[in-house]
Amino acid sequence: MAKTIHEQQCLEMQKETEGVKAGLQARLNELESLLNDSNNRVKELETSAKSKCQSWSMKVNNYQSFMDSQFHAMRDLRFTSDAIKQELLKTQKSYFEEFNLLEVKLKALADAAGNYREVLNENRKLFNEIQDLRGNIRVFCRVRPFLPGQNGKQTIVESIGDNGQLVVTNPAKPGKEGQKTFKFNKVFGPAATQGEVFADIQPFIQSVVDGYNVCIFAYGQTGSGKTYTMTGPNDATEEEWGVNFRALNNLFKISQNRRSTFQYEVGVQVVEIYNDQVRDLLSNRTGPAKKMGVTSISQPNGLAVPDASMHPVLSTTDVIDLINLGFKNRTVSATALNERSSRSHSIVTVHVRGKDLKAGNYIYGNLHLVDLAGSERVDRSEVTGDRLKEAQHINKSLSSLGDVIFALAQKSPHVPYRNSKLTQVLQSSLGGQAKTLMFVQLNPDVTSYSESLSTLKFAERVSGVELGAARSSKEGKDVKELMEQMASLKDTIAKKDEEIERLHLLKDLKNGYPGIDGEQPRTGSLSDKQSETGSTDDEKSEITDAALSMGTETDGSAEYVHSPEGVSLGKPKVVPKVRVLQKPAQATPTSKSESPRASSPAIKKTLSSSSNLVKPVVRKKV
Ligand SMILES: Nc1ncnc2c1ncn2[C@@H]1O[C@H](COP(=O)(O)OP(=O)(O)OP(=O)(O)O)[C@@H](O)[C@H]1O
Repeated sequence: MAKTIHEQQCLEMQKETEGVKAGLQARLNELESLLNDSNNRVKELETSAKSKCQSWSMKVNNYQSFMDSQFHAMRDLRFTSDAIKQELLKTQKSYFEEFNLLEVKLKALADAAGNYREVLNENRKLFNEIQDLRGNIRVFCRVRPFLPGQNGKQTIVESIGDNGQLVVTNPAKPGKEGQKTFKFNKVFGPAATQGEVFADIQPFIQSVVDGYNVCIFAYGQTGSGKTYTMTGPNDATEEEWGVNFRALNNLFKISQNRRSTFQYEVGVQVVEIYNDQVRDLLSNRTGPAKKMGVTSISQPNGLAVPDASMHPVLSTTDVIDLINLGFKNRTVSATALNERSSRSHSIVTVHVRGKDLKAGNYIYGNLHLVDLAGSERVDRSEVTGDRLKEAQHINKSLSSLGDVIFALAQKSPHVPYRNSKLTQVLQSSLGGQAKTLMFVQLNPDVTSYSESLSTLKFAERVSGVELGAARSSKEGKDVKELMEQMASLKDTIAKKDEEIERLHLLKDLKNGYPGIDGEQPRTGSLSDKQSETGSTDDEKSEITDAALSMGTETDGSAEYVHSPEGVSLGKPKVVPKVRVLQKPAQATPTSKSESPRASSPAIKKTLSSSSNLVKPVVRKKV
């Protein structure tokens, strides 16, 4: 029993042992596989550590070589920097040496520049003196650019030289054969700015302040840029200002600079001449424009159009306002009269009176800025009525301007200022006492070639004219007083003259002489004959003045002859319209024109009307 129990126990123990043994064997197997895994992992780690180690050592090598190269570079840089430092020191030294040398040279150069400026000023002064002595009219030509929308147009301008040379080509004759060369004082191309143009005329403005009379006028066909040059475009910016605004701006600047020595007063008149009638563009009057008389000016401060309103101006803004007002008045008329602007002459006259604060002298200067009517010759067969009248007036006034200029050129004893209102108004600024500048405006379009050519020919003739030395109107107190006395005496004489003429006229009318009622005249009195020829009072006074003062009448409507009795009677003769030049003074030694008093037109007029020594015979115009 015990044995069985023992055997059972042994069997159980054996079973248990076998179970433990199997468990241990499983555990052993497990541990073996773990060991294997670990071994594998160790191997892997060893491999990766090896490769990492290799890469790190490679990197270390790279860094090492990089460090080495940087070190070398640094060493090189240090060498270079040392070399540069050395070089810099060397350069600095030589720079200082050269700087000192330059200072010495610069000083010498500054001295030379001072001398050069002096020489330049001297040259300019001499040039001006020569110009003043020659007094010739200066002519500037300005070619306007093609207007927007006129791209691709063909130009007649072949070349513009710096020396004032202009070559134009006849579009009908291409090549050298069709080229014509003109020479002016200066030619401004289409790209010239308003500022560049004014820079060349600034000395003229200086002259006005110095007591000279100056006339600047723009001549050219309609649309050639006269208004642009003289005034600028509508609503012009300061950059686009034309000669008018720039001139006055400059004038104010000069007077401001001189305020310690001179006190200046500036007044402006703006008039328009349309159909040979002068109209005040700054008048406050409403209604029909008043017809303005023009006086021949003999005193320095005399006004050519005394009835036109005079506006004192203190600044450029005043001037802009006035000129704009004038243009507005002109524009109002333009609408009514169908673009009248291009058919009337507009004249801005600037009167300058400067008082020398030390000496008490006065200086008077006038500046006429004239925008002439378009110069194109209208074919008379194509226009009628008002247009024909306008064209005739423009042609007459422009040809009168030409006549005056050429009479001055030929030093003719008589200059026909009185042939048109234009030349009468400009009288004080055309001639020996004045400086004159003409802008010839050119339209570059080939379609305007023939007009442009005649404009250029006229301008070329004008540019050759020498007017004689211009004179300043500086005067002492005594001279000024005498001039004023003389002016008032002349005024009195002129008034008396008018009275006498009026009385003559009245007497003639009373005697039943015609003119107004259209009857034929029976005797040869001046008033009769003018009534007959349809002359107005104005024309009468012009004829009498011009003929008696200078002994010349260029109008052809009246001729003055002398009989031994001093009176020429006889019927009006019908003769072709010719220019008649007769000098009463030469015709008879007893002529009143020999009297010293007769040098004044007004005095002569008095003599003629009171003594009847010289009487006109009127020829009918054909
Ligand atoms: N130098 C210029 N630069 C730019 N535009 C210009 C220039 N000259 C003229 N013009 C332009 O050409 C046109 C005609 O010019 P403008 O009216 O001055 O001619 P004009 O000769 O005065 O004509 P009119 O006889 O009809 O008064 C205008 O539109 C003007 O702005």
